[in-house]
Amino acid sequence: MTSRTGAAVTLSACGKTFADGTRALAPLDLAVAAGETLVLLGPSGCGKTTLLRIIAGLESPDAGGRVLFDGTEVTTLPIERRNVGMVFQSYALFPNMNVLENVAYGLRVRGVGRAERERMARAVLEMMRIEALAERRVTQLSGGQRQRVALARALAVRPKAILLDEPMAALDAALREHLRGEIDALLRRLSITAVYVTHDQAEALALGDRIAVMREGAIAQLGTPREVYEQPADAFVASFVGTTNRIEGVVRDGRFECAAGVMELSPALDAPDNPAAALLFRPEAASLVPDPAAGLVLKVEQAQFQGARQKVTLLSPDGARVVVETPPDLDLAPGMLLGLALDPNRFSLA
Ligand SMILES: Nc1ncnc2c1ncn2[C@@H]1O[C@H](COP(=O)(O)OP(=O)(O)OP(=O)(O)O)[C@@H](O)[C@H]1O
Repeated sequence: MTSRTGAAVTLSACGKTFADGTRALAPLDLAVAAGETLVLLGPSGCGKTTLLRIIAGLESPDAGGRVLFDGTEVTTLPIERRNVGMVFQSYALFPNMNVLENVAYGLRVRGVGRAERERMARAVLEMMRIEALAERRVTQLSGGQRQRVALARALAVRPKAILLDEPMAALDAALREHLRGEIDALLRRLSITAVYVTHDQAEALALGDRIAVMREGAIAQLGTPREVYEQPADAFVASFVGTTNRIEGVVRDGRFECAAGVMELSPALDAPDNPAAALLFRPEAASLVPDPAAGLVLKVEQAQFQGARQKVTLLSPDGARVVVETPPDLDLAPGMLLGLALDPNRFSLA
């Protein structure tokens, strides 16, 4: 199979209020570049699936909303005329057909002759390294194999875009991680436009060229994984993407004071006095100092060795929990007191 490029997908003022009055999406604009993988990430009910269905043509946007593929309006075209491939959480394969027939199905519907559709379906199976499964019934496949077949079926019709709705939600964690790498490599190799819905932030960070973090029917932030992680637009994005530690306290005379102690703030920060401040930082932005004499002192609750690093959960005297990721060389035990040293460029005050 030769490589190909997908279509640019543009949404303009696409909102959705369902017949029962539920407002799933506020009118929004979104441009997915040709060949790009855009991940829609957000909590349950935030409108991810609705947005995907509008792109697919399974749902129409409210009046005024427009969908364009490569600049051509497709707003009123039904799904079968948009040439998109879809992959869902449930495999939706035909149990009465074997793998090859499943993958060739979309080609059959499009009137491609038997020999040609078999050749094309086999080429996709080969590309995904599952050609050995061609004659198997789908009921004889594992979950991971079924999901590969579902992906092969979506790709076989050479779609302009592939739309994936939590395709790995039903798989176990190890398989998900493995398949994630495969899907990533495949989408890149094909330069196909992909929109991928998930509520799994690790999946989003690994797969997306860009991530749209959604909240209550709107896009809270749109950016590269690095932008969204390192410069979250607000506290919601920060807490939804990655772990964010939060220590409550006060800022007084250029110092942050809390139940765990006192931290000097750099004069460059010019932090104003604040009676209800919070210190926010990522687990990897702090290091742990044995035998603390001053500063912020926390008690080890749990240290989890993870090979290349360890994940340490610490308790502040007021009960707040803090997670720190450090190199594995510190020998830690529950109950130990440690100092918390923050990288001056990698924390913020709220
Ligand atoms: N056909 C419908 N009629 C009425 N409300 C609907 C319909 N479909 C979805 N909704 C509502 O619209 C909102 C957004 O739903 P949507 O399925 O897009 O969310 P989601 O982010 O994909 O959630 P999840 O991760 O749980 O799948 C929800 O409040 C949902 O209940």
